[in-house]
Amino acid sequence: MPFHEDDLDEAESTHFRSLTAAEAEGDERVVEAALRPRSLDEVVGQIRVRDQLGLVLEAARRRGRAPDHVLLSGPPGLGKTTLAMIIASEMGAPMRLTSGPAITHAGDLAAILSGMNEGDVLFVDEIHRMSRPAEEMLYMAMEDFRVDVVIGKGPGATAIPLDIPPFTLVGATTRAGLLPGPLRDRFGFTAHLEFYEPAELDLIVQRSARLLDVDAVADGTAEIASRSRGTPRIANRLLRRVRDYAQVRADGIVTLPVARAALDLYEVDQLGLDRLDRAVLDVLCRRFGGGPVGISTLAVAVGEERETVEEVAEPFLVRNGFLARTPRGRVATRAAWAHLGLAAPVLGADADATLFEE
Ligand SMILES: Nc1ncnc2c1ncn2[C@@H]1O[C@H](COP(=O)(O)OP(=O)(O)OP(=O)(O)O)[C@@H](O)[C@H]1O
Ligand SMILES: [Mg+2]
Repeated sequence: MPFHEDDLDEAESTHFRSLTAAEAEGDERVVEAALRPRSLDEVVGQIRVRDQLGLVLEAARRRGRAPDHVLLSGPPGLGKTTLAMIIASEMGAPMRLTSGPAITHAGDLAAILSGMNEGDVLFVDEIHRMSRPAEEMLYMAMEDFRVDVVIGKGPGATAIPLDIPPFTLVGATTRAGLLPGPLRDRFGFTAHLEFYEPAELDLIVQRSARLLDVDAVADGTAEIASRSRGTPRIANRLLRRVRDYAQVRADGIVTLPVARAALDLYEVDQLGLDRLDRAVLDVLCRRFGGGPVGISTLAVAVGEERETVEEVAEPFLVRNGFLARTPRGRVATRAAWAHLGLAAPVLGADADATLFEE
């Protein structure tokens, strides 16, 4: 199924559905869609990206043309899908939604592209997971707004060129490093989303609390923000879990003690490390003496997919100085040992230097 238009329709229409109803049904996706900022002005943080993107869109609007293709990269939950939807809505353009894994054949992509109208936004999520032939078709579509549709098989096959109206491709990836150079080069603007600062996450939690009608005091939202591992999606999720706790075990108000008690219960530690983050560090330190260890070995040891460890846990641990990538593998930093309450191994000055260097 090359199109996920259903998803889009649902995401759009649910915005107008009652949040409480969605909440009652426990539908996370619906709640997430409802909490999404709808315009660049509503986006919290990512100031540079917002500025740059705002300029790209404004310039395109003034020229009356579709904006350049945009690549959004960064760890999960930082706002890639949100920004893609905002690009379409700021341009007043319809958005088509698909994803790399959904495009298994070049024909799938040709079908999508041939149905596009001028100025449409095509959002390809997980663009790094597209098949090679589709990728090559996309190169031509991005650059020349043209694809070659191959009809028939074998020696009788003919390629029929097909013009596509100028459109804007918005690609999202958690792994910009996996994108082939020719694809990366065809994006006119690349935004790399960074983890959010606690103060920014606090604003996001406050905004979501308002939308969800949750009574929260300042140090309560700040506590949730500081434990959200730099990620808006996690901040919103933790807010809902703390809200549950406040309603069941307290008087419904999200205060500092309530937030602390709830987050302890859900095993989110003071620095926001969740169970997987801690498992990675734990295995690295206790089983492998701090490393270096290859990422695959590490993934097997914690019982997770390699991709999950690499795309979800690692960026956060590296960014926060718990994990370092070296040519020989991942190593635990002093901060990791300290966070686990373990004594870092005494290996002598030389070994220590290599073990702890970036
Ligand atoms: N800058 C922001 N300001 C406010 N809320 C945000 C922001 N970025 C993301 N969010 C919230 O976080 C949620 C997750 O964001 P989004 O779905 O855009 O992440 P993503 O980068 O596409 O993640 P994935 O890689 O898993 O697809 C959204 O529902 C939205 O409510
Ligand atoms: Mg997304």
